[in-house]
Amino acid sequence: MPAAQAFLDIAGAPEPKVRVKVLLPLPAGNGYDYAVPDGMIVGPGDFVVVPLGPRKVIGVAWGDEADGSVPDAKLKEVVGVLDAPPLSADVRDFVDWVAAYCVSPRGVVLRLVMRSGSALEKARGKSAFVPAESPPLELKLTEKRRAVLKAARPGRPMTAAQLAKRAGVTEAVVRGLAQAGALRVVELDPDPAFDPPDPDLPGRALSDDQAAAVRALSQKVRASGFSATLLDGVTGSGKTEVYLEAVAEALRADEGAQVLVLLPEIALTLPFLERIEARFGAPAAAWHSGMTSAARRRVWKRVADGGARLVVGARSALFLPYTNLKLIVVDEEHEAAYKQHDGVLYHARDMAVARGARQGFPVVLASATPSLETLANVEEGRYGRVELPSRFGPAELPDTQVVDMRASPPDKQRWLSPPIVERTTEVLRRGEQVMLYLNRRGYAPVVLCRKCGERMCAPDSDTWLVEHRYTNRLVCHHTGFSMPKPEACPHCGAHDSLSPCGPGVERVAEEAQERWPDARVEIFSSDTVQHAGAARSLLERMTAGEIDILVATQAAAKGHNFPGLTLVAAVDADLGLAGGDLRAAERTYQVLSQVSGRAGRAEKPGSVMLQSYQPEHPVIRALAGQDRDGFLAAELDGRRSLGFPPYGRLAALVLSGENEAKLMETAQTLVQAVPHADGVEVWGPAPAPLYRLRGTYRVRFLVKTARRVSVQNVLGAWLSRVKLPSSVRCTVDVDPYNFS
Ligand SMILES: Nc1ncnc2c1ncn2[C@@H]1O[C@H](COP(=O)(O)OP(=O)(O)OP(=O)(O)O)[C@@H](O)[C@H]1O
Ligand SMILES: [Zn+2]
Repeated sequence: MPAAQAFLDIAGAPEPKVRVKVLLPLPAGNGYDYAVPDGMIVGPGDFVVVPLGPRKVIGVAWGDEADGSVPDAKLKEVVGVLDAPPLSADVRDFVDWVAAYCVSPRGVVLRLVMRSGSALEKARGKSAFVPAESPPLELKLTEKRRAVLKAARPGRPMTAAQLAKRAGVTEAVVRGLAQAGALRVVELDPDPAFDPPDPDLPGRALSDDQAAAVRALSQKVRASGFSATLLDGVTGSGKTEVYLEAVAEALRADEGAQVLVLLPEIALTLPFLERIEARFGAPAAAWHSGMTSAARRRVWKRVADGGARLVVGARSALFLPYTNLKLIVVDEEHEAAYKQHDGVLYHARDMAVARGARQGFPVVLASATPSLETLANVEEGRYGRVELPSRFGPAELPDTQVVDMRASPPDKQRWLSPPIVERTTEVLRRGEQVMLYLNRRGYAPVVLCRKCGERMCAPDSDTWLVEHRYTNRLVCHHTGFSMPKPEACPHCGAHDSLSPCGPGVERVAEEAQERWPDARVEIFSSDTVQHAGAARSLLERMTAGEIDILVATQAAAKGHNFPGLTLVAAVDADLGLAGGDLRAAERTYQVLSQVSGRAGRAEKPGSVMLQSYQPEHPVIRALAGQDRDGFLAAELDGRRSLGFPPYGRLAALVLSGENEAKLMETAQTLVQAVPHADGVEVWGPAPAPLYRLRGTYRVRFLVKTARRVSVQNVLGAWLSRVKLPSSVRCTVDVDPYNFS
């Protein structure tokens, strides 16, 4: 004991308390000091229960030094340590990093990690039954009881329901036998570990290109240490086949290795999970927003204790508590769905790469239409590139034809042009399938009054209402507001005057059914396919050829293999080109190539038709000429000359509030405090395109900096100079994707 301390002790002063910094999954604060009571041991990463005001909350003992700002006398004590594996240093480091990058409080990022709150509670398993080792000597045996005893198996516990079903009796009979002592009750593990994937099951025979790509990726995996590699392959080239071999290599290299495969959307997961199971002989741990809380709890727990080695999930799977993550694959890396749009506004692809870089493991990004960000990284040598230049097997890429809608317009109140009608008729006659693609849900995007011209809007918002015929309602796609379609115009009172303008998928399906009355027409959109089961059944029918015409939004654009699909027609290829969005052209190009990529994936050749009013637009021209690289190079040049991402950094700062005057005043205060520095430009405030949403007004600033400048530091300095009133909310979006 140091001398000074000894002296204090003699003087009777209390020993300083042992402190720990605890981070709570809450927006406020950066972590608080707590006292560790005598006899309790709290290690870094331990989940602890601590008091917060009148409540008790679960937090994590963070590695930081306690800050000592609260005097001992006021320090509250840790209540207890949970019996769960500690959060690894890697995950804690990742939380810190994401928070700093996204200019977000650390607690909010920790909340992403702790989203499956129930995983930390003691779960009770279901009761199950096995034959008793020493059954009672005097047991009244009925026919039914005999059946149950015959069905029961030692070493294979079954629930009352399972056992009753096998024996063809009611559960009461099973329980009666347990009561009588002829069956023994055991508790099932509520969260069983996942069967380990077997990387050594034989994969498919690979083409030469595929085998070369597998060798290149496997080498990165074996090299251990960070690398980022773009797996750049045309649609249908077998990228999935290839990266699954890289996954196998990572699993093989380390018995405890965990691998994460990120997918942009849940609609993709079901067929994908079957593919995984076929390859590795065991299902992967799936993670997405549509899961039950029990399924969530199981995955979370098993990821935390290493009992889940292969995770397939949506973007939030990045925040599971891995203990030994060794590889991340980001499939369809260009997808905008990787960007989170509330809470912490992170981009899962970028965070995946950051995680690999910080923790020293490889990351594979797969796409047929890579993002400009990734391409720039490849060009500058930071990322590697592995290519698959052609489709697998005999399949060829579809040929693409642009229909100039000025020359071949559709009939009035119709949306399909004569060339598309003609080709569809031929294709259907051959017994093949057609996809009509239009990225617009509902029946009509706009509803107008024919008498007074009133356009139906959502109350308190600057958004138009979309007509849905399925439900016969008018729906706001931004706020979810909906109302029955009124009989009379709310503005002028005219009856039956509200008419739909323009097509949505429901209207195109209506036209298709009228034109081809014998065809089986179905709609694939988030309205018709609201849960994974519905998506699965629709995809299965399409694959089996039980649908002739699929009218689809973007939900069906990616990842699917429909062997009978030979014609893909984009009803409005120009949609998405309008609007001043930085990424409008890039995104339109990507989604149309993905949709086109659904055609002709098996033996029969496919074709693509794009209806366009501006066939000379660079995006449409690039699609028609299949000149992806030319288009992307031109886009990159454009971004470079303007200093936009990936050649500069961008962040949005959105102010919102219900009090418009206060909001404007705050915006002006921010203007006064705008940082002036070399390489920093600030634009705004400008009203957000949806200025009024649910009664809330929104204005935005855009901050653009040179690449060498940290946009986070600029934002931090700026915001620290201004005190925001409590009625105004401020959201920071680093690398914004959504400009609405
Ligand atoms: N080596 C192989 N042996 C057998 N079938 C293969 C092989 N490679 C690919 N395929 C088949 O070709 C089709 C396309 O493969 P896959 O889905 O992996 O391509 P992809 O490049 O991921 O496509 P997309 O980018 O369009 O989603 C699938 O039906 C797949 O089963
Ligand atoms: Zn009217």
